[in-house]
Amino acid sequence: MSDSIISIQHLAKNFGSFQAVRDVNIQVNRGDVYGFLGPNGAGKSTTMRCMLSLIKPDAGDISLFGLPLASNRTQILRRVGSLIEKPDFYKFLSAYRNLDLFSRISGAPSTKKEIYNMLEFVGLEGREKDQVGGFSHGMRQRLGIAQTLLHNPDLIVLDEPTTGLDPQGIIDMRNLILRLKNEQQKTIVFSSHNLSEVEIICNRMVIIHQGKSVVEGNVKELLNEEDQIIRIQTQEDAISKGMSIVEKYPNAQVKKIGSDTIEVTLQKELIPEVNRQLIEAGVPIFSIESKRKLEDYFINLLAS
Ligand SMILES: Nc1ncnc2c1ncn2[C@@H]1O[C@H](COP(=O)(O)OP(=O)(O)OP(=O)(O)O)[C@@H](O)[C@H]1O
Repeated sequence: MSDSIISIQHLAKNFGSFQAVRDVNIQVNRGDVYGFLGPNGAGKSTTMRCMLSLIKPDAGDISLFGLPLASNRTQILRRVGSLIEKPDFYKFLSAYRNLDLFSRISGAPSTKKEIYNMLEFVGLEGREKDQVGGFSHGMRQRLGIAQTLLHNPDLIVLDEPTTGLDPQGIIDMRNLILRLKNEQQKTIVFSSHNLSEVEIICNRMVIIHQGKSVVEGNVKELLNEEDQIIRIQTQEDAISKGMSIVEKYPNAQVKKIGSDTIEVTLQKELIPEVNRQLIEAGVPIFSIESKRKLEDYFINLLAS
């Protein structure tokens, strides 16, 4: 069986004369928790819609489970569960009845036990008979995930599942995504604006910006680059001395970014040594903060 779950090459999608997606390239493998990261309007949802065959791309190749999407749509979509819009439920029906109805309409009725198990899995045990109208946004999102799981898909696609949730709701959703991977061996793709969220739960990611995938790969490798950016805050009158010490290190780049702060790019393993030298030379250090290149890169993207 192929380990490639999603392969997208040179995807493009226009809305009229507007190019929403220009060149997106993605590789998702079995068991990945894969993050689509990007600012508003970057093209994340459009990419997801193309990959779920909700809209037709103008160019590019999309394969899911090793099969071209265009010629295997029905077979592929049977293996996918997605939450793209805000989930819509009958407010006056219970959580159980909503899922029961949905499973009947979709032509593969689930048993009562299966639905109860699903509700328990998403943390809604004890609320099975309650009307959905009284549920919080987080509970509805989790009910939406239960709905996507009813037909036991291999791949789950979630568009911004934590947006609008309170801090506890965000933690619950992140834990649920991790349990889907660890306990149910699902492959999960979700979109987010938040780098630290992607860092916490994803093993692979893509940054999409202005319709293009600009960085793609293993999250740990992308974040742990050899060169690090650190910010050192010292005393105003010690800045020049501090800069001249750091500048002597091979390939170090140093710039002053405030009256008492310098920003240094240098090899990760040299950071403790630089720290020691500065202190020995009498340069007081008020704070030393490590910044990752990817974080900087992403913040700059958001600012542009
Ligand atoms: N049906 C449509 N018609 C016209 N323009 C659209 C349509 N759908 C999306 N767009 C535009 O395409 C661009 C990409 O939108 P998309 O929803 O894919 O971005 P996104 O990265 O998911 O953003 P967000 O994080 O805000 O959801 C945006 O400028 C959006 O306004």
